[in-house]
Amino acid sequence: MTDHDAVSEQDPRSTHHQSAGYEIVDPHPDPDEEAAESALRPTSLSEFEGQERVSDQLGLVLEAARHRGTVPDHVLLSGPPGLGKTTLAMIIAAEMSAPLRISSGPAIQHAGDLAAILSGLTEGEVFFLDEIHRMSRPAEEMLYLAMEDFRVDVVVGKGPGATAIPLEIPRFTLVGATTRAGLLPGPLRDRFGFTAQLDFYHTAALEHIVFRSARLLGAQLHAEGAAEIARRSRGTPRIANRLLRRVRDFAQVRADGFITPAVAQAALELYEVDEQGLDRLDRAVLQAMCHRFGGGPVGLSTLAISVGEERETVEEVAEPFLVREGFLMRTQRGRVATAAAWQHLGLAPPTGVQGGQGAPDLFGGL
Ligand SMILES: Nc1ncnc2c1ncn2[C@@H]1O[C@H](COP(=O)(O)OP(=O)(O)OP(=O)(O)O)[C@@H](O)[C@H]1O
Repeated sequence: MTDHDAVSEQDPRSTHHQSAGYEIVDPHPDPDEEAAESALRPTSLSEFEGQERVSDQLGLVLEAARHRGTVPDHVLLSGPPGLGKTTLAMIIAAEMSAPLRISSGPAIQHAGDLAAILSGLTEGEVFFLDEIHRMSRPAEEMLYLAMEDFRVDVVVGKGPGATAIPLEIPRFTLVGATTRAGLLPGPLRDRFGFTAQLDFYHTAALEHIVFRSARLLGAQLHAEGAAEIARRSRGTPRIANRLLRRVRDFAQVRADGFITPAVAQAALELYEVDEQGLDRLDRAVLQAMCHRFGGGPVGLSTLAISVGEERETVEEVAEPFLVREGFLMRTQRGRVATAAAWQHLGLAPPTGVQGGQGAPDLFGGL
């Protein structure tokens, strides 16, 4: 990054998911690995792998703004954790040679918190607001005006004598990030000029990411070793980089430093990540479903207790992946193991059990 100055208001990452211990395939950030992560972040759109459509469209928005000498439209990025939303916000600032300010929805509980940040911005600054769906309602209303008119109304006094004093703020670009686009109120969504939904990455893009990271880490990596890591990364760059770092440890301590397919396999076996990217928790969920509950339906809380994990960890870490890979279905009556789940555990599915790879999620809200 060039003349790029990132100011963090408060650590925007929520860590409640880590409460039950270190999960190597948890897509949420681990606060201890922030330094390792930031060393691997691409700093320009040309280095940003995958998400070609988003990258192309965003590139155009930024180039047009540069041509016109204006600040780019506000950008909303949505998608699961670890897919590159923070990275893209940093890239937008770098590509515009603009400073970057970082904050998060949970850190902005009062409109005054937001007014303080907005009035301190400089012309053209990029303001990255992570977890934007968790901002308080009064702050959200202040943000509408700021996004549209580059103005905030500061309320002075209380009760009937209170007056709103309009305060001009510099033109800025808001980059909002959310894992739950559906939770954003329509009026807020409508104020973004560019909205992008990030998808899980294909294995080929993850292989490129693993290669690039290996180069930056100075790790020697065989092409098949990269493929092995990419295949088990759940479509998520954060997990790909984390697995790479663990495999590199293994290669240095238990082998000659070179990450061959055999070294990658042995390391991932040690960390209990199987060929399809399932880890200890994923398998515990499937085992509980099939061994204890006859394949379901079973409620989320019961399932969480039976694997000794927090409900949130099962719901936000294990379940989205198991549903996406067709091992689990969410139905109105509870979670149900598919035929693929039984087969993955080496068991014959009971008669009548359906589903497998690509099985539908029948009840997303459960
Ligand atoms: N397209 C990409 N190319 C290369 N590396 C990437 C890409 N996307 C993400 N990464 C890497 O993955 C890690 C996680 O990315 P990032 O922090 O941007 O995710 P995020 O979507 O903001 O996650 P969260 O919502 O949890 O904050 C970073 O270390 C980054 O280097």
